Amino acid sequence: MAAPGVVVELAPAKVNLCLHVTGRRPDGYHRLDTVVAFAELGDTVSGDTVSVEPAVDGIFLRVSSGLMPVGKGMTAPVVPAAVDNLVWRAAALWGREAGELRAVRLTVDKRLPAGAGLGGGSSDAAAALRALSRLTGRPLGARLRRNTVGLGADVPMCLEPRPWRARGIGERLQPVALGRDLPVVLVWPGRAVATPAVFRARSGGFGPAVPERVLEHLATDPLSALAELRNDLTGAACAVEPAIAEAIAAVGGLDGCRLARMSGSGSAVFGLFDDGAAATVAAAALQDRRPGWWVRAGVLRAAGIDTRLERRPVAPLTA
Ligand SMILES: C[C@@](CO)(OP(=O)(O)O)[C@H](O)COP(=O)(O)OP(=O)(O)OC[C@H]1O[C@@H](n2ccc(N)nc2=O)[C@H](O)[C@@H]1O
Ligand SMILES: Nc1ncnc2c1ncn2[C@@H]1O[C@H](COP(=O)(O)OP(=O)(O)O)[C@@H](O)[C@H]1O
Repeated sequence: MAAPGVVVELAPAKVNLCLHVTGRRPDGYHRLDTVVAFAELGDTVSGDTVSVEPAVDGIFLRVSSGLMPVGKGMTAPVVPAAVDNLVWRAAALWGREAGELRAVRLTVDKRLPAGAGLGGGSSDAAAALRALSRLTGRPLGARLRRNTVGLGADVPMCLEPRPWRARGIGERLQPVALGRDLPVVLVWPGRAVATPAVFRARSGGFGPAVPERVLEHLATDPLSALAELRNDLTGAACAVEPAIAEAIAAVGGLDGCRLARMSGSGSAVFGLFDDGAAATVAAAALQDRRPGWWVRAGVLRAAGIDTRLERRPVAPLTA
């Protein structure tokens, strides 16, 4: 093990800038073509360990949801506290693939709404793996990276939070050049939707992939390029949860908003702005009008996110 200490990783919010449903695999999973970017806000996952003997074998997981929005009328899935938590499952995967874990304590602070299409659980799992890699001094091997798709389709892209085009069910990753940072307002209308329900509610055929011409255009004029793309799950998600349509209309009507769209399978919606100050003002105005919604201003980083939040010494773990 590396020197004892604590590492804190940001688990940034994932935003599907577009999501095209292009087909269906024999196992029922839908083939997607999506461009994602990550916002500089999210959950945090901290990990600590000790090298002093005797160490305690095993994984300790603590989930704090104190920062997650829970308000009157909101519906959000319960974030599992133990073995069903994606952080736990990520640590178990690490144990199988990269070696035994001794006295590792992982703490998740939820700040992102769960089941919102912002990939919080996937981002937490990826952050846990980065934390374990830093704590143990062992790199994330290629096989481990590949196998993270078994935790969730979005986990591979969350390992390195930067703009990606993802195909297949999310595992075929290709870096994308986003011309500049994009100020964003993220809005969750207080109602979660379950991903399987949205795919089930989808009707109609499949759409075309993201044209190469538009991908190239993202590097020069991302907002105009994105206007040519779509989220094919929007209609189905709005049928399951009408509050999403309300949120898209509200975000689209904010001063300075250039594009409003749903992320992933919903229910979160994002608005893109030219200007960070306008995004902050618009977010505050919307939060005032809709106190029951979760509204945040942030930035989608073209260069990706530096997820290392801090590193400081910590007292040894006791049994
Ligand atoms: C839709 C996306 C887009 O980024 O994100 P979210 O909205 O969840 O953040 C992802 O593909 C979410 O992938 P993943 O996290 O693995 O989805 P899960 O919730 O495990 O999937 C639940 C169910 O949804 C359906 N499903 C999911 C993904 C996919 N490409 N095709 C599907 O048909 C399947 O019925 C699956 O059993
Ligand atoms: N660490 C975690 N954070 C959030 N949800 C989790 C976590 N671990 C497991 N889950 C489960 O994963 C599901 C999807 O959560 P999340 O990733 O936040 O949503 P989405 O897939 O819509 O982006 C939730 O129903 C929740 O019960």
